[in-house]
Amino acid sequence: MSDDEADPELLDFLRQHFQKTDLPPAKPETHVLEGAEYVYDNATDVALDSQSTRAAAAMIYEQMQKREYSTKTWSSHELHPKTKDESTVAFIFTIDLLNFSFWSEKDDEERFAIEYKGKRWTGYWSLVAALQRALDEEIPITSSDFWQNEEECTEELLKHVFRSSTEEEIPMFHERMACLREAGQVLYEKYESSFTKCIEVANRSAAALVNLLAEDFPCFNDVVSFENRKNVRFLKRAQICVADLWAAFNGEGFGEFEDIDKITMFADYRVPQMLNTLGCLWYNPSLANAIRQKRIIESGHTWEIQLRGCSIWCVELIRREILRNHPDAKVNAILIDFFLYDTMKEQELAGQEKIPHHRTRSIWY
Ligand SMILES: Nc1nc2c(c(CN[C@H]3C=C[C@H](O)[C@@H]3O)cn2[C@@H]2O[C@H](COP(=O)(O)O)[C@@H](O)[C@H]2O)c(=O)[nH]1
Repeated sequence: MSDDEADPELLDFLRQHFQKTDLPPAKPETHVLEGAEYVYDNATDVALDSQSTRAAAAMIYEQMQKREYSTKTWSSHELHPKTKDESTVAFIFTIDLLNFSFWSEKDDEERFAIEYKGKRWTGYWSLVAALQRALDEEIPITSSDFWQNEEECTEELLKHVFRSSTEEEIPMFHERMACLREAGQVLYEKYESSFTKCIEVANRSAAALVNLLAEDFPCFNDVVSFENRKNVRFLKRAQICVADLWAAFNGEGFGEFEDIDKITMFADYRVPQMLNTLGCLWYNPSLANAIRQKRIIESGHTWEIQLRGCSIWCVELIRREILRNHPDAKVNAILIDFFLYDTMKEQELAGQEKIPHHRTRSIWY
């Protein structure tokens, strides 16, 4: 039996108990999925409905087949970069440094919005539009050297980059500026001022790149305490950063990862909303009321952690159900997640949101 076929748990046991040096190096793991399963096993306010989850798996598979959903879908979005080069790597890193908390308490007319290419963009797309607009205006917004240069990259210039077409400014502006400064510093000190160096160091392992981001960049270290576990890792922006690279480069070049299927669903506020709308996620009445009434749920609150952990686990069950029925399906948690996010956004655009998403203000998602 080759080392690759050997039982990973047996290998771990041998490593721990016999310190044998000739064992193959341990493969990197993010431990996100086991944390999500722990939250699911101990959740008291959020539950999964197995019948709806099975039905969702069938619908998702059928729709993904019909729409030919693949990594190529990522670049097909109007605002996403199309070139397969370092500028796209830098663009993706910048997006996923800032990819959090776009929701507003104002109505659709008054909420933060970016005008770009004759359209009005909100939510995640407002961030992408703001970055594209800045690059069109010759502002090097995706350069880590620029983020570090406090003479050039002033608060005033960043306010200009994220200027809104309404009275409301981008949520958490100062937290976003701090993320850029911090990331610029870490890249300068440890990675030759380039995210492509991080990708090189991860040596084609998605899990290693996720762990590198969580360990070296504090603003990516999305970890919570729940019940008896101190270190439940959700790592949403670290994981979606790797997933965006993989999708943008169609699994080649800077997007080539031999363990990409270790990436889980990204615990944000849209996909849980979609899973709840599909009947897969069930909330206890007080939590369901809080969400319907759009009440703020504090970051780190047990409801929020249960929502996020159970969503990750639910998408894992959907993935397993699809592969059980279609063993050759080219489906992983990333593509299922992207599909659910895009579907939720289509419903929002069509004014068909049945149940609101939860409201937590945080830099983690
Ligand atoms: N789980 C998950 N969360 C995602 C995305 C995306 C966008 N990904 C693009 C890339 C490929 C896909 O096809 C999408 O086109 C943003 N978000 C998160 O949602 C929230 C923004 O929501 P709203 O304010 O309504 O736009 C915020 O937490 C943001 O971090 C995703 O894909 N999955």
